[in-house]
Amino acid sequence: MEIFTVDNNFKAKEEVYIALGNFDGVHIAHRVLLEKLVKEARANNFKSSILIFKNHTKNIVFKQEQKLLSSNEQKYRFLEEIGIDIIYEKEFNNEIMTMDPIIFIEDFLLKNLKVKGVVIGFDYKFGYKARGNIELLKKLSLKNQFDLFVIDPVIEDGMVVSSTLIRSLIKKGDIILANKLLGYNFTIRGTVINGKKLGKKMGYPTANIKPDINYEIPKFGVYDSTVEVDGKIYRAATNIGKNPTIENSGLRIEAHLLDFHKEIYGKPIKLSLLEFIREEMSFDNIDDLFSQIKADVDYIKSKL
Ligand SMILES: Cc1cc2nc3c(=O)[nH]c(=O)nc-3n(C[C@H](O)[C@H](O)[C@H](O)COP(=O)(O)O)c2cc1C
Ligand SMILES: Nc1ncnc2c1ncn2[C@@H]1O[C@H](COP(=O)(O)OP(=O)(O)O)[C@@H](O)[C@H]1O
Repeated sequence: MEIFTVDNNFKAKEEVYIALGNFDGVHIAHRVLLEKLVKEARANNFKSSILIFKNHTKNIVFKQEQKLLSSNEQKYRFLEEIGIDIIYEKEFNNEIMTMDPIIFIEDFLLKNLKVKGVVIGFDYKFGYKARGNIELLKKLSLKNQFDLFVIDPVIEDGMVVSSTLIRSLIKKGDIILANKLLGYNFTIRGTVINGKKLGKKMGYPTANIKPDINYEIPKFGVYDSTVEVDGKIYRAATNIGKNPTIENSGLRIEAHLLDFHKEIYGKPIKLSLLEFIREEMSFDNIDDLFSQIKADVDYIKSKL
């Protein structure tokens, strides 16, 4: 897979089929679309490509920091596995936001990126004030003779699968359904940082995780989980919240790895959430907190 950072003057070398979108999380509906892209591109002897805006479009349009399901690193690994040949990364800025959709298609996609086919989801909108829609794409594809594939909504448990829906499920603690719609377990990548050093003293050391990006924050509470560190996967009891028994401030994501005794400060780790076990609680004293932590760990062990 090749990655190109492009600006408005970029000229592509090869003719491509292209998919447009943010693809946050690369969930099961994204996969349906991307697999169609790869299949159609191969059948017609074009490379498959994706135009991805480096900063999530909502950050610019709504001036908010969009919470995410995946980092670019995670996203690109999935795209490579699916068989995408080229990623075009582009800055999403005011210029592209206010660009007339016809100019975006006819000048940027068709001339600069040499697009011969477009694959999009049923509700895709683009260009100035989202005036670019499927109707317009259909007209332009007839006029300019490029192929257009519109993917029907993917429905699971009666719901249209979307990144927004999955983010809201994670926020509600419905991690089992979120994982089903993602097609894999929601994973926070980050680095192990120092905590209060209380865990080890009480027999339950926890790796405190500083996330790599602005992930969607799961509902506060305790999760059955796995942690990958140094290429190995361990089962873990994870708490996400503010540690109300002890400090009640900030956001802490911390995992106690089962049957593990190494020092891992500063290491990159991948935390995958499997099941929400209980809400985070404020205990009267530290002994009560740690007997509950023991019960959480025992519950996870009972599932193994
Ligand atoms: C499985 C598990 C469950 C936890 N549940 C709670 C909780 O309900 N309430 C709370 O205040 N802290 C909870 N914690 C966080 C502990 O307060 C924290 O791990 C402890 O203070 C040690 O922190 P340290 O790693 O900074 O030393 C939990 C931690 C783990 C590993
Ligand atoms: N089973 C384990 N799970 C998580 N971390 C462990 C484990 N065993 C050892 N460690 C190490 O101990 C550290 C956590 O100990 P702890 O007393 O909770 O310190 P801190 O408050 O700095 O997180 C981890 O960052 C890791 O380096």
